[in-house]
Amino acid sequence: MKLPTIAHIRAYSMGGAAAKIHGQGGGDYHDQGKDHWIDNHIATPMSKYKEYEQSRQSFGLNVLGTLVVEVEASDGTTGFAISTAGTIGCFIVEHHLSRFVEGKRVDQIKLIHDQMLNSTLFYSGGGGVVINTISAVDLALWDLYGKVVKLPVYKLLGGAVRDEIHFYATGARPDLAKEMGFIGGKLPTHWSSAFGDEGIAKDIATLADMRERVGDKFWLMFDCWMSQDVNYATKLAHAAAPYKLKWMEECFPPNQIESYRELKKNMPKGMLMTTGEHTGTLEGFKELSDAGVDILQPDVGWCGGVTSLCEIAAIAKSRGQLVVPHGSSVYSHHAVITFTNTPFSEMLMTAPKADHVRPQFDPVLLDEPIPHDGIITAEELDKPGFGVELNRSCPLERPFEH
Ligand SMILES: C[C@H](O)[C@H](O)[C@@H](O)[C@@H](O)C(=O)O
Ligand SMILES: [Mg+2]
Repeated sequence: MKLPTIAHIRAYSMGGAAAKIHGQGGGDYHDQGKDHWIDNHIATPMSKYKEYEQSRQSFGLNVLGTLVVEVEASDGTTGFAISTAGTIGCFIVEHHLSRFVEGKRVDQIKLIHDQMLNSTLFYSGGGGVVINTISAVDLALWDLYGKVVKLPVYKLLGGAVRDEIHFYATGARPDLAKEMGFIGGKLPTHWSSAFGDEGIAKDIATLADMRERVGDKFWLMFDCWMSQDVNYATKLAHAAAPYKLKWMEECFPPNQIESYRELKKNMPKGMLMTTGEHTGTLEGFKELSDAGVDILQPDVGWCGGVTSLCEIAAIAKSRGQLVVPHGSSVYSHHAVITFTNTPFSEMLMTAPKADHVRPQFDPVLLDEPIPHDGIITAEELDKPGFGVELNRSCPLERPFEH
């Protein structure tokens, strides 16, 4: 089969600080409207400042906005993907990464990926918005390749190792998640180390209440969003053990490897330590794995795309660790269904009250599959590429052209 080349790459943004419309969600799923559980006094490294304690949007969690990358092949087929990078991402795609993409054959994804990573090392700092942008390009390329050869991405990656993906839900209402068929519920912590023992008591009270509502067997986890120090995390973990907390997630910032190593030593037996959603390099994941993280949680839209995610999964596998990506919808589903070390996956509840399942990247993707009774089947993924289309009725802007 003679494969086409990539003729054009284009980058669009939606929302973020540079836009007029906010609260839409999309690739920047933290950019939700008012009264959303995801912005209601969640513990962060900024919680120690009174003025930034209540809302993550107040310190700029939603400044970036959605980045949409579209790639068009010489035969007219198009592929696309989204991430969190907005206008900055558009600049990087149009003025820098485009040179590595246009003119290559649609199957030359690994070569493009390597060139993107190495050519941006001098300003990527090994992660952050540059890697989010590279991820979106990588994902768009996989989508295009799948659409050209008319195969779902998971088949290009070697095929499914299971028929279904089972999900846990992240949100404020694990009790409702249980009724919706999920296998567990991950609660954000609302108090950080800045609040000491009082903070621990308050988060434990919420956990105890949820345990009472969901019964003994349903999984409950804490997502601590980089808001703790080792002593606080250790105390919280021990206080949570009687309520059968399954794991403590992202207690520290991504590069505090020694803190993770220390916490692992201090944790109650059987409780898991997880992290990874804000790590953007292979080396970073290797260090987390070395530190004894039980579940690596890369975000496929922030870690270098599917190409990097497969490499990270291999690092975890070499140690008998799991890789359970940070919720990222189809971009994650097509990869994890091919991984032997991903027995379950995350669904991030983007409904304001976490009381029903709303597609994670709503409204930017059309046909975005959602779990029913906590499950998405391989069959549901059986469409070319990632199986979704771009919702062109969204207010997309193309700020730069090349
Ligand atoms: C709920 C958390 O604070 C974050 O909003 C979420 O993105 C995350 O960390 C997760 O693991 O889903
Ligand atoms: Mg998390």
